[in-house]
Amino acid sequence: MTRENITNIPGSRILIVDYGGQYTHLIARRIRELEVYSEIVFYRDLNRVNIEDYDAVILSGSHLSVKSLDKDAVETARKILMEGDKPLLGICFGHQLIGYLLGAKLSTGCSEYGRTTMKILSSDELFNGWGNSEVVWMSHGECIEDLPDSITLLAESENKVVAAIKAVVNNRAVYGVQFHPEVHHTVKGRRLLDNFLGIINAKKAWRTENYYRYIIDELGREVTRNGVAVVGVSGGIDSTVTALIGKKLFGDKLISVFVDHGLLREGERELVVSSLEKLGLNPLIVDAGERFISKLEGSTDCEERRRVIGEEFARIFSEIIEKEGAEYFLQGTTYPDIIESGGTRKAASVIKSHHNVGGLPEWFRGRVKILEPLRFLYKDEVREIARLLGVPREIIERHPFPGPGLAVRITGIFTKKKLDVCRRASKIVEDVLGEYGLYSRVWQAFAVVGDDRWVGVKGDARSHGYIVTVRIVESVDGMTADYSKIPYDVLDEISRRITNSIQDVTMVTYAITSKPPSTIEPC
Ligand SMILES: Nc1ncnc2c1ncn2[C@@H]1O[C@H](COP(=O)(O)OP(=O)(O)OP(=O)(O)O)[C@@H](O)[C@H]1O
Ligand SMILES: O=c1[nH]c(=O)c2[nH+]cn([C@@H]3O[C@H](COP(=O)(O)O)[C@@H](O)[C@H]3O)c2[nH]1
Ligand SMILES: NC(=O)CC[C@H](N)C(=O)O
Ligand SMILES: [Mg+2]
Repeated sequence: MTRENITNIPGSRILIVDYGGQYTHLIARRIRELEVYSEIVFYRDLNRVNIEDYDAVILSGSHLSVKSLDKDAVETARKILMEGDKPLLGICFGHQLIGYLLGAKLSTGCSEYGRTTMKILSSDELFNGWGNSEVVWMSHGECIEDLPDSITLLAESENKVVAAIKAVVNNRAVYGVQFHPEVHHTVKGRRLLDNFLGIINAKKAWRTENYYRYIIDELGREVTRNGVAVVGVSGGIDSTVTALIGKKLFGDKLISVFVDHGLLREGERELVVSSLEKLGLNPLIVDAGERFISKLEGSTDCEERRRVIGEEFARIFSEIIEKEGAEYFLQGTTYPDIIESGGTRKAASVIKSHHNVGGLPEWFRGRVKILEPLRFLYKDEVREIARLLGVPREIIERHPFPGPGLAVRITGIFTKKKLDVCRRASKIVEDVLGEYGLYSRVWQAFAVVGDDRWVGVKGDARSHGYIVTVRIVESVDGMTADYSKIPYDVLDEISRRITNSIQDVTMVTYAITSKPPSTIEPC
């Protein structure tokens, strides 16, 4: 999987120009869901592709401001817009860029984050199936205003920000939307992208199973058949599917390794091992709790903890690789891991270094060939492949759990005491949701422990305990999320159970911020 793109596929092709936005691959993924193949090119590499090979171009979002975009890039975009003839859709930054190039004014101080209501002012095919007013998801600090006559204003947000525009340039349609149609939380976003495909008369011929077959073919050509391979399995969906792909490629020569780093949830080790055994992936178990915890105690920075954990994982894996003479190392890296680490592109802003990407030290990369078969996929696509491969529901439906485990659910200083509180409180959150039949309806549900204290009164005596924050979110791919509107009686049950059974907790709070502007894990 060293190649960046696929050739010889039937149907239409869409080119997505990546300016480093957090959701660029989500655009590609939505388009593929709509059965049209899409490819991403980093904006500085545009000279490497031939725009004639595509049926339309989408300009992505960005952490950059249009004003800070380098001159060459502005000139390239201007050529595509003013001299080219491919239909165009700009999203967020892309929309601002199109507006700016057509003569609109760029403004700052018009931030909108998360859920926003938008009103359609002028009907257009792009909004077929949309009501006059719809919920969209925003994530921007800038916007365009003072539109020239060549631009039609299609929609504006409740804050009177220009939300959608259209222009006809060189006899073809050019659209811009300030919101993100690609994120799940924009209610009719998928419909908008489908409308765009309709407007350009796209031929739909792309299917997900094809992508799985593509992975197998591509890797099958790349690897040596009799080579030994090692895969780290966490019991999560990504590494399970990766291990099954590994088994298909390497057979008995695949060694699955489960590391107990002491940061697991209660009962997790037993559960993971038994589910993996059922799939024929009998894992080698590495007992490394002490090794990890002793290095984490006293640390205050989560990014530092991720680095320490990444380093320790790498040491353990390289010991096994050396001992077994392995040639390959498979990782369940998915696209969010890569994108949120700023991994593939020099442009993306680093939000968190998820340990398997950001934390993997250079020395490890030099020792073994790393295979990441799922690196272009999102969790729900991985789930689709898992179903295709007959992975049991209990694994498919399990909540995602970060590789660094409970270490990223402890804010402030890391102590064994807080780890214990976090583990016990998380178990209560999961148990109560399970009892009320809500566990599988939410994306993730857990407890977070920080350093702040709250004075309590327990048994008529003053106590000074921890604050536990409960985070329960709904999401489809982890890229955007909203807090779950859990009934009060369920929250009440969670709170009472936590304060009653964990002596050192005097307050339970519920986290009610969406992603963005927040993230799912606290650090
Ligand atoms: N306890 C563990 N033992 C062995 N390997 C692990 C462990 N935890 C994580 N890994 C490896 O690191 C990869 C990334 O882990 P992480 O949990 O951050 O991602 P994920 O998207 O949740 O993946 P998964 O769904 O496989 O858990 C996993 O896919 C797996 O290969
Ligand atoms: O902070 C993290 N470090 C990791 O190593 C990691 N691995 C997976 N996840 C899962 O990825 C999704 C997005 O998480 P965030 O909104 O917190 O970035 C959420 O579902 C996270 O649980 C991780 N999160
Ligand atoms: N998400 C985006 O594309 C944001 C664009 C630009 N950086 C802004 O803040 O407005
Ligand atoms: Mg995991």
